[in-house]
Amino acid sequence: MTAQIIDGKAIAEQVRGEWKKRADALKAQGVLPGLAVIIVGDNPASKVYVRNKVRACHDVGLHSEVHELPADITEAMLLKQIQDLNANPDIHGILVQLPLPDHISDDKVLETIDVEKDVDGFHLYNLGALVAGNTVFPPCTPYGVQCLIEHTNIPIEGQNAVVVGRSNIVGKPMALMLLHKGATVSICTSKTRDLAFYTRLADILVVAVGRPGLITADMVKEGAAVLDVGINRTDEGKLVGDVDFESVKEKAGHITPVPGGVGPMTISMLVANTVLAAERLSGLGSGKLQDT
Ligand SMILES: NC(=O)C1=CN([C@@H]2O[C@H](COP(=O)(O)OP(=O)(O)OC[C@H]3O[C@@H](n4cnc5c(N)ncnc54)[C@H](OP(=O)(O)O)[C@@H]3O)[C@@H](O)[C@H]2O)C=CC1
Ligand SMILES: Nc1nc(=O)c2c([nH]1)NC[C@@H]1CN(c3ccc(C(=O)N[C@@H](CCC(=O)O)C(=O)O)cc3)C=[N+]21
Repeated sequence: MTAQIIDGKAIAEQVRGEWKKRADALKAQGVLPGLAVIIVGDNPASKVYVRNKVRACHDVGLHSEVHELPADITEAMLLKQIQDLNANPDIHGILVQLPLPDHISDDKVLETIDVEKDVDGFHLYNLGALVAGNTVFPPCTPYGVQCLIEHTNIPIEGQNAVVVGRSNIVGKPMALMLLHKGATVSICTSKTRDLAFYTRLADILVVAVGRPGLITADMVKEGAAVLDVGINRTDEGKLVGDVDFESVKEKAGHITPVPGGVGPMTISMLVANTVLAAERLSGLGSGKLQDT
């Protein structure tokens, strides 16, 4: 079997177009949705992602601003910057790019962001809402994966889903979203004794680890949907995922490429959450993810 390649870039553009309509409706009523991105230090990969985020906001006609802060900024000064953005009526979404330098507590930073402006969905309140099944701002990457699955008409209910990776930003929320959609979910980690045993059970396999070539064809069930979240740069400067794309595409039913798979969807979901935040804060529009 040769897999259908899921065109994340095209689906991400389509999703962006739908949210542009909602942004335009807000703008017609005098509300310009605004996103503030804070980036601490100069990690080159983070800069690329932030640039992509700003470009996407621009494409949809949103306001965006980037606050570049030095790596040695104190935690107190960073928190003050977030509080100022919390109080700024022109800003509806706040995103602090991770990872942060070691002397700054991720938890403290994420808890300082106003829950109503938490477009990453990383605040404990929003994570709690996700656990309870009434999400306000779904974390962008796993929500992007869910949308790719749904756009491709891959069934979730009753299917075996396996998520490799248990981070708070990808693996854990991904597993919860699939659980809410009725999948039977397993979560694998670096401690899993026989990773291939689990991955071979998967009708839907989501991989978010950060290790190139981790998933090979022998670990994949014939016809499975394989969603590769991993982003790794090889020594030659090439961008690759966690899945051995060339071999796995001969066995899977569907597969996402890297680049051009999950990454562009993450960015579209950030646009979506920013428009959603602007709707909620202004009391205009539906304020709901799905407004149909
Ligand atoms: N496309 C996109 O939009 C995004 C891509 N990414 C990419 O996704 C990848 C994962 O990111 P993130 O979740 O933040 O990473 P983390 O480093 O926070 O988590 C990695 C997870 O992988 C697990 N793991 C490590 N080695 C293995 C192994 N051999 N077998 C099974 N599990 C293993 C770890 O297990 P344990 O907990 O036991 O240590 C951990 O749970 C990265 O490549 C990142 O760049 C991230 C965010 C967005
Ligand atoms: N607070 C926070 N929120 C995040 O959402 C967040 C974060 N921190 N830290 C880092 C990760 C990583 N991440 C990506 C976003 C876009 C691409 C992306 O656009 N990828 C393109 C290619 C990009 C390239 O050329 O390097 C693609 O896969 O096609 C990738 C990765 C968001 N993250």
